[in-house]
Amino acid sequence: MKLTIATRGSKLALWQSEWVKKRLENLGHEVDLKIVVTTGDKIIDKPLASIGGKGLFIKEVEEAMLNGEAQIAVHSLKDFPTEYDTEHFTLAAIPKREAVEDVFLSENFETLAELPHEAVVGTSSIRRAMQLKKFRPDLVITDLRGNVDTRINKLKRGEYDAIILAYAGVKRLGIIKEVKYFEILDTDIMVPAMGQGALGIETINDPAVIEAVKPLNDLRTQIETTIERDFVDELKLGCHAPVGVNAKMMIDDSIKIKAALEIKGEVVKRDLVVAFDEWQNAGRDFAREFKKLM
Ligand SMILES: NCc1[nH]cc(CCC(=O)O)c1CC(=O)O
Repeated sequence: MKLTIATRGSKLALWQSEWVKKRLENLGHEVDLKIVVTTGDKIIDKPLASIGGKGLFIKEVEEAMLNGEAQIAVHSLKDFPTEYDTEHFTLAAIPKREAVEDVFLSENFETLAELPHEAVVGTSSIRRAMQLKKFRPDLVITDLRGNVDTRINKLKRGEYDAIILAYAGVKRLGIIKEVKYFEILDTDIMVPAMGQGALGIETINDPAVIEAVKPLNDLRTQIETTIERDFVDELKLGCHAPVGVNAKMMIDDSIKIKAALEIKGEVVKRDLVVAFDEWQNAGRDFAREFKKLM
């Protein structure tokens, strides 16, 4: 069928939408992209958390779908709110996850542990800042906004001793080679954001469109990210809260869940292993354990 994907114009968003376009074309569909500018793209001088509001990168994209200009939107799943307009839209497919970890990037220092005292580290994420402070209380953590390529340019201009980004985005854009040193941060040190590394394919509530994108779904990724999204949703802290959560299906089919969040000024980090057949309640049950500490 004929399909149009509404997409933001950033390099990463375009890469992701092109990736989905190709896969839909391989399934025999005819696919166009429609570029949409979002509020999140327009406001680039303020920390995201200060602008607040849900789905800063979502609203205009959904409007394009409501107007009939597109039927599909491709999101970084971690930017897609747990609560969305289900009357008009469906999160119809979650393709296989790319690297889930965060990555340390630096022009001068090989690893996070080797950064000198009071080194300046750029990150726009309070989740990363919270965990960095715990690991290295001596570091000077400063805000870093902009698209992935903008952030890399700021690092290269020497504005920071190091920056932390999602490994998936850097990998997708093939820009890891532009930076001298990189270190993939173990998820025990830096618990990723819900849905990190995965895409979310949102469609209008049209059964034919939903059917068209369904083959792109990866069941394992869907289960892992659903646990992560349930965890965050149950906490009711909003999508910019400092919460790290990661679920991983293990070789024996058990699921290992890690989470980190700030409670009463302390970073609380816990692990949980659940049997596969308990996955549907796992995220919410785990969140309730943290709620007891709040
Ligand atoms: N918040 C912005 C954002 N949304 C998705 C990614 C990267 C790709 C991903 O996690 O899927 C990024 C950049 C970053 O955090 O470094």
